[in-house]
Amino acid sequence: MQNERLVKYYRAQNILPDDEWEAFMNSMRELLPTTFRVAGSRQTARLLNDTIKETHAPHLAGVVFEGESVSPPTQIPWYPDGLAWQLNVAKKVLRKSPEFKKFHNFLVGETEVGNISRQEAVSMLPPLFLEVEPHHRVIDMCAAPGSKTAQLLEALHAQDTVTASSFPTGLLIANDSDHKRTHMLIHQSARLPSPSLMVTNHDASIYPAIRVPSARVQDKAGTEQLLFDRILCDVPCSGDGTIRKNPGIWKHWSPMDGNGLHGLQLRILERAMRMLQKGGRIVYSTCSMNPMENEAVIAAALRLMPGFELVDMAKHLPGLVFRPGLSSWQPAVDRSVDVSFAKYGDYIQSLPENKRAESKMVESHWPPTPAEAEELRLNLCMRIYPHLQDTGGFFVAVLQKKQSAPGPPVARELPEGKRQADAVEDLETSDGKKMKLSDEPPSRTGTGEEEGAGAAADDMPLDVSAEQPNIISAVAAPVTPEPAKGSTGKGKKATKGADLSFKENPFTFLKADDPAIRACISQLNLKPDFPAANMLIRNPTGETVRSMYMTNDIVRAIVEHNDYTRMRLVTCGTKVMGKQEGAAAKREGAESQFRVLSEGLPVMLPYVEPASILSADLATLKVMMESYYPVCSQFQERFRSAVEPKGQGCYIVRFAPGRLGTASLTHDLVLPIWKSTVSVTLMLEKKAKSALSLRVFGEDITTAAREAAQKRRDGEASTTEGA
Ligand SMILES: C[S@@+](CC[C@H](N)C(=O)[O-])C[C@H]1O[C@@H](n2cnc3c(N)ncnc32)[C@H](O)[C@@H]1O
Repeated sequence: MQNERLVKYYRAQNILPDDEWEAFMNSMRELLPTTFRVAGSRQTARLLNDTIKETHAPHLAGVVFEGESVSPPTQIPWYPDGLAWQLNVAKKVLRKSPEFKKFHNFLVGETEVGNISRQEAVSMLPPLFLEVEPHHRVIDMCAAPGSKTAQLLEALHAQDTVTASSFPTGLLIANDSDHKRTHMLIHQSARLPSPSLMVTNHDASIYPAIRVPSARVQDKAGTEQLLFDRILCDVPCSGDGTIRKNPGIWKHWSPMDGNGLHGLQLRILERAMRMLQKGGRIVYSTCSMNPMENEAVIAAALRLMPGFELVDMAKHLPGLVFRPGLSSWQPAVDRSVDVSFAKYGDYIQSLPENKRAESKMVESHWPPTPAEAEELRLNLCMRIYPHLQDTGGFFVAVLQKKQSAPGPPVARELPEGKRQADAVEDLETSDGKKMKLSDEPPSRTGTGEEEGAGAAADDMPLDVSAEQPNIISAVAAPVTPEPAKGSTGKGKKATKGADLSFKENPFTFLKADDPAIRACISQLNLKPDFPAANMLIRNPTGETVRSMYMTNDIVRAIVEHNDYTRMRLVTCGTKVMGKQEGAAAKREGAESQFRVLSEGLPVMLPYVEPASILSADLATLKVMMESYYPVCSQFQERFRSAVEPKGQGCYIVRFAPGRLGTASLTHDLVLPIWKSTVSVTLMLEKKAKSALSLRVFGEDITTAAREAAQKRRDGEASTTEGA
């Protein structure tokens, strides 16, 4: 854990006063504590958090392991509502101390079902600074694997109850340039199903303009560019702030990593600034301590885009310890960190003339003058160092677009061949302030994450504005709106501007009178205000074959007014209904039917007529947990008489809070069941069933757990026999 270049470089940047240096270096060499966040919508999270606070934490206080006392988990002081925790315990203790082992099993189970998110403490900051509200239009530009996306979704869903999801009017687009990693986003977001979510796969620095219907008609199609209220730029970075978690960085660290990423980071931030609404907010963050990736990017962006300012967030999270942003720094122009130049001009002059054009260093790597740094208020950026509160290193800056910023985009006469979206871009750019950005393609050095960016940029149907030679900007292709269906499926010709290399299935909105929708409405007894027109399916033919997704109005409008291939839309909305293809339906030999999915139920529940929801108690839940297909006669009279006369199909059951021996249910629980001729199946995935059982019954009483235990016993018996 030594690297002379790293020490020399950061010493030269004056990131800390001399008397803190030793503590800083020592802390970088220590293992990072485990931190986690209680996830999910507010009400649900608070319930689980109370269990940790009132049951687990007190139980772990005073534990002694191998003669030494072990600290219980503690709440991270600055995280709102005490929903984040820190645990400084060696792995050995987690494995061997009976008290901690039990807590560890609890954490693992709840993490698997998405109620707990293992996340670095500092990584929880950017979404908190974004202050997302349910009506906001939000984009997370570099989102995968999605821990911050999950926090943003939670904020959008702040009004959810324990059993029912709200229908936020806002929007969250989670984007990543790496196609494989966008699937991590889908997995992550399944934990908080949302009709407001879209996942796209673009190079964020050339994110295309999205069209939405407008009351202030902007073009012939009656649309205008969607501008966002909140944007998160958690950009790809060299990641030296994660050195405690990734000690390999000690060996390979080089100042050139940060230098190489500066251009891409600036382009991503600049693109975000162009997509922001007046009064809107951008959070820019990296897990790097290098000013090239941090203040240098912010300074260049502020110079480039008038009408933005840094926001003072110092008092936003009481208890958070940080240092102000740097106002000056010293770029290293090669790996050795031996040579430095006070000004970009001096550096360029030092190069042979034929090498100047190839230089990877650009003017924006160099610091502004002291007066300009003060004017830009770079000190409002926030730097977090490992020794300050036992975390990783981190950088975060909050930018706001002033109400007085140039724009808004207005309709005007356009020269032949020039599209309206170009005009929007032009209006928002101050030609006088344009500066030279890096001409190089997105860097492929550093974390390796930016490789995806290069690939995306290569195959993007781009429009590069002629007036902006160094600034790549993506603009809207004129897409014909499809008011009736909004689908690009069902054998339609590709829309102009379509990206034919994009291979995801199209999105087809179902007609409100589609037979499948009508069947769902009648089976679940959905209310008249059920937004049937917002249900979509995904397959090449546009047939209702497998799953149905629910979206909110803004997501629907976007899908209807934009070519999904050009948007590179990977998924949107949330899966709510699925065709019943399991054993239960097959055994009946009957025609297949749709059922509400357990993960989609919170979204559907507000539309279900309460009278059609079956009531049950803990004893009923126990029977459903202990057997895969309990027959109706196994239930107590009240539930049996309600369920027995029902025909085959999907039903919803509300389990009321109560106690049964040592088991207790503290709040309403609503779950889907499948009723066959004689039996009932609880439609809950195996792991979710086990986690629920642990929470309610204090042990895993599910059939799967019993079978696994039996298998283990059989295995042990045959080993003994063999011996
Ligand atoms: C620091 S990680 C983001 C972590 C994420 N925000 C989270 O909290 O889970 C950076 C991400 O940026 C993606 N990326 C790299 N270059 C990109 C680009 N040009 N456009 C969009 N995403 C990019 C990488 O694939 C990577 O997933």
